[in-house]
Amino acid sequence: MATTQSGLVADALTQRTGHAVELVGVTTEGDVSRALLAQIGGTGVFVNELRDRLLAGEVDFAVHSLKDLPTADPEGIVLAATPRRDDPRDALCGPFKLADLPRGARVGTGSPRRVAQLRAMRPDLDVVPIRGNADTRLRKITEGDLDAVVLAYAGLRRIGREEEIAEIFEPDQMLPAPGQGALALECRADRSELRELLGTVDDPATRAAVTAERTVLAVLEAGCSAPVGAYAAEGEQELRLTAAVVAHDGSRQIRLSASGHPDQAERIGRELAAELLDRGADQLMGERD
Ligand SMILES: NCc1[nH]cc(CCC(=O)O)c1CC(=O)O
Repeated sequence: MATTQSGLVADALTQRTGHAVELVGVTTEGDVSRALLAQIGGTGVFVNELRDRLLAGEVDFAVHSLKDLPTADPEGIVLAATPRRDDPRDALCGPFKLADLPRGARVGTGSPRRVAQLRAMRPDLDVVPIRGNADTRLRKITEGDLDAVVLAYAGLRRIGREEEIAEIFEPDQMLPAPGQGALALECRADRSELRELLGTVDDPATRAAVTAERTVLAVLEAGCSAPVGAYAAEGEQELRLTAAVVAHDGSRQIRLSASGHPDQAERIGRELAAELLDRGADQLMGERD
C-alpha cells in the first residue's frame, strides 16, 4: 500500500514539476511489530522512522497515510502537501453484507473505533482483534478464520482488492477515522524550495477537511486507540464536520456536527471537540467493557 501510494504521489509530482522522483523504501515499526495498533498506535509507529530519515537528510520528503500521523507537530518538519483525498469510508470485506452475516459471525478489526461502531450496529457479532497488512487480514477470510474484516476503502483500492468488498459503510453508519483516505507529504521545514515543489500537489479543500478532523482528535487528546471518528465533508464554501465518540460496547455515542467556512477549519474542530467534552466524551472514551 505504501509503495503504491508513494508511486502515485511521485508520478503526480513529476507531471507537475518535471522533476524525477526516486522511491526509497523504509520499513517502520508499524510494519514489523505484531502488537495491536490499539496498544502501540497513536505514537507514530508508521511515521517516526521516516521522519528520522528526513531530519538526517537521507530522503527529501516522505509520503504517509495522513491517518497515521500523530496530532502533535513534529520539530523541524512541515506538512508540505495533502493531495486530493481518496474515498474516506470504511469497507466490510468478505462474502456477506453486514445484515447478512450470521449471528455470532467473526469479524476482524483492531481499531477501537471500528469495534465500537460495529457493535452499535450488530451487538451479536464476535469482533476479533487482528493485525498485519491488508493482505494478511483478507487472507484470514479465505482461510476460514474470520467471516469478515473491516478495512479502509481507499487502502483496498490502492492495493487492487476492491472485489473483496461486500459493503461500503456510509459515514452515518461508521464514521471514518480523522484523515482516513488522505495522504500527507512531509519535508524538513528549512527546505523552502522543496516545500514549494511539493505544494503543487496540495489540495486546499482536503487540507481544510483533515485539519478540522485532526483538531478534534488533538483536543480530545485521543489517538488511534480511542473510539473516535471524525469526517468533514467539503462543500464549495462550506465545511461540514461530524465527530463522534462511541462507547467501547457500542451502546451509547455522542455525535455532533458543525459547519463553517473552510478557512476556519481548526476553529470548527476545536469548538466541536469542546462540545463533545461538555457532553461527556471524556467519560465515554474512558469506559471499558
Ligand atoms: N492504520 C493502518 C492504515 N493506515 C492507513 C490505512 C488505509 C489507507 C487510509 O486510510 O488512507 C490503513 C489500513 C486500514 O485502516 O485499513
